[in-house]
Amino acid sequence: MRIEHLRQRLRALGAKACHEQVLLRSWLQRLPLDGSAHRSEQFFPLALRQALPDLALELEGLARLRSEHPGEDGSRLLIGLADGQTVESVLLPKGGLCVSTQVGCAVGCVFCMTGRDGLLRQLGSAEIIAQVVLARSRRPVSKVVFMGMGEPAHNMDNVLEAIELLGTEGAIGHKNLVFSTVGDRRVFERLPRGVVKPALALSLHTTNSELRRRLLPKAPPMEPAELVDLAEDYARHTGYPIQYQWTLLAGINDGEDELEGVVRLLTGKYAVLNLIPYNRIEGLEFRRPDWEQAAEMARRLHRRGILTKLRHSAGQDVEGGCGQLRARSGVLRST
Ligand SMILES: C[S@@+](CC[C@H](N)C(=O)[O-])C[C@H]1O[C@@H](n2cnc3c(N)ncnc32)[C@H](O)[C@@H]1O
Ligand code: SF4
Repeated sequence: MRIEHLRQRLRALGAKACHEQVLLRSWLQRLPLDGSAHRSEQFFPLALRQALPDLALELEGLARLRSEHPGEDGSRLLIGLADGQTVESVLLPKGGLCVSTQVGCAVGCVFCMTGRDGLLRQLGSAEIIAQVVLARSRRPVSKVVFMGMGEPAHNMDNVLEAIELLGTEGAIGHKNLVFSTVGDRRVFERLPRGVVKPALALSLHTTNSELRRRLLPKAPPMEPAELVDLAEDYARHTGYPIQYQWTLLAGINDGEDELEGVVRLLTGKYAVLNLIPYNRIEGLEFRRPDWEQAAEMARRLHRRGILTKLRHSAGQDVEGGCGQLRARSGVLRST
């Protein structure tokens, strides 16, 4: 379901802009849907009041908790969608939530579980919002990162619709909405035009074009230098730094050549580099680098003037990156 279609249904039931706003805000903030928290119970037109119980059930059914897998650095949720598909969300520390934007992914990064079976379907903007509403039933959410299953750039209309609603009725600060992408020209065209401009995380992983094509086989064929130039324009436009994501694969993108490449590309840029040691995936040959070696790479980059952070991957101790819960639940194999 898309938010725009939900709005059209509300209008067909006699809702005016103020009714739409109150209803959507109530849904996002888990208040009674009839708007009684803000206004009198008679506030909505009669047809809308009568339709509310069914609508409430439908919204509840968009994202239901199938299972929860707590870990030290986050709690991973397996979410059932209305058609029986599943996606994952992760409750992160300090009010953060990682949401999925697609069932599967067409980019096929060779180290990512989500990309292994291609794209199964897009999530509607209402299904993206429903992950936030579900998470808010468990604890407050003040930051949403679009780093779960899927490539947001391949589902732009739904992701941007969700971002706009979260940044308005959802009461989330715009720089606390983080659009994570492998990079795509459409991202750089559309994000600056939005009413709500999210922060940008760019999954770079390497400064070597040829290696990037092998690691991210179906990402748009853009040179790392071009991606960095476009991202830098967006950082200057919004006033928030770009978060470069670098999944560290031992012996592949953690060498001297990459260190020099990062210094060449990111010196003077308004950016943070997040080094994230690879989360092991069964059946893949990649190795997670030793923590101390990764920390040394971060320190050396720091000394060369690159703001670098070494991050624990969310969900590491609940068995790895996004897509693994879903795969284990068997749904992926049976569809
Ligand atoms: C799952 S992707 C979703 C957002 C978007 N498709 C992207 O690639 O930025 C979010 C981040 O997870 C990282 N990731 C995927 N598989 C991983 C793994 N096995 N270990 C560590 N990070 C991984 C990706 O590199 C990416 O930076
Ligand atoms: S890392 Fe992101 S783009 Fe690559 S396959 Fe996974 S979800 Fe898709």
